[in-house]
Amino acid sequence: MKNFISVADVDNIDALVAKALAFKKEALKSQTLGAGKRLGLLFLNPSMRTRLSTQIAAENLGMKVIVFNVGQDGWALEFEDEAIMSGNTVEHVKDAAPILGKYFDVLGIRTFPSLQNKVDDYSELYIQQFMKYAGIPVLSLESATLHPLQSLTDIITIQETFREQRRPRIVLTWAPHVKALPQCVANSFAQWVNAWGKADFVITHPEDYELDEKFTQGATYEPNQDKALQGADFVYVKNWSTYTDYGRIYNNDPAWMLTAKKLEPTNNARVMHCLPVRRNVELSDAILDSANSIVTQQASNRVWAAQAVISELLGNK
Ligand SMILES: NCCC[C@H](NC(=O)CCC(=O)O)C(=O)O
Ligand SMILES: NC(=O)OP(=O)(O)O
Repeated sequence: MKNFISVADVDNIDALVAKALAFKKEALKSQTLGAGKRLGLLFLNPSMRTRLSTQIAAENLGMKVIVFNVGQDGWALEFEDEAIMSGNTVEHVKDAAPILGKYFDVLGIRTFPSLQNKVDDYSELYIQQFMKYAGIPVLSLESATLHPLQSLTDIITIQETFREQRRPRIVLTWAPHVKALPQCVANSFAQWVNAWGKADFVITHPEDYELDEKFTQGATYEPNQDKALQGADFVYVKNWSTYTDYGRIYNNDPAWMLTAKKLEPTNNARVMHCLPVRRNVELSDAILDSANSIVTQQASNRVWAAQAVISELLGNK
């Protein structure tokens, strides 16, 4: 694996899931693989799970890790080619990335979308520029449109939880929120579930919240949330802002919040969320505090997902 920025970087999802589950059984089984190697983790945006789980994963492989909150502590970076840098940006990624490429063996980057300009966000300019200029493997820690470490974790969690000899019904449901949020977790989940191909996959959201078809193709759209939830084995709850009329909040109907009542017609569904979650806005306390919620298991699997991916990146430098 050269870089890890989307499911397209993965040859075999099942093999990567198996690798992660093997690390879950024996965390230190490849503890010398990364000896003498350094991972740089660059954060342009906040994080708890991604930062800590990726750091733990790299340490389990014997790597040294430096976390750099570039959005907070670093010089303001410019990403546009041929920019006349007379404004607020201090250093071009063209100058910064090659230096990082000398300091590190693998470079992780977290960046969120602006939600102002769809073309710019969906071009993944930031992560693409790092890939172009760093000269070392780049690991997405969540980008403008995708969150592949999260999605790999989600598939791992579904696979280890579902023990029946049939295809699970997985429902991705939009939920209300107080802010306009990126589409990346939803895009990425859809992209991975479709590529995995082992589930009946349904997406439900209010009118105007259609996601980019590039990621959802293969899923069934059901506009009625109650109908979508019928017989669900897994319910993935996520808010996102509008994609078509980009980055807006239209309908924010609290009736879309997932409650215990809404779970009744499901197949005792396990409930998933990438976290952080706004309690009693996206999901009720009653669900999050019940046995149906697997959000902690999901977040804890972030370590094994990251460890499987970093081990692949180390193997193919
Ligand atoms: N890293 C995972 C989720 C990141 C982001 N959530 C947020 O920004 C939450 C912000 C808040 O709740 O104020 C999202 O949903 O795409
Ligand atoms: N789910 C997730 O990526 O969490 P953080 O934003 O805390 O990293």
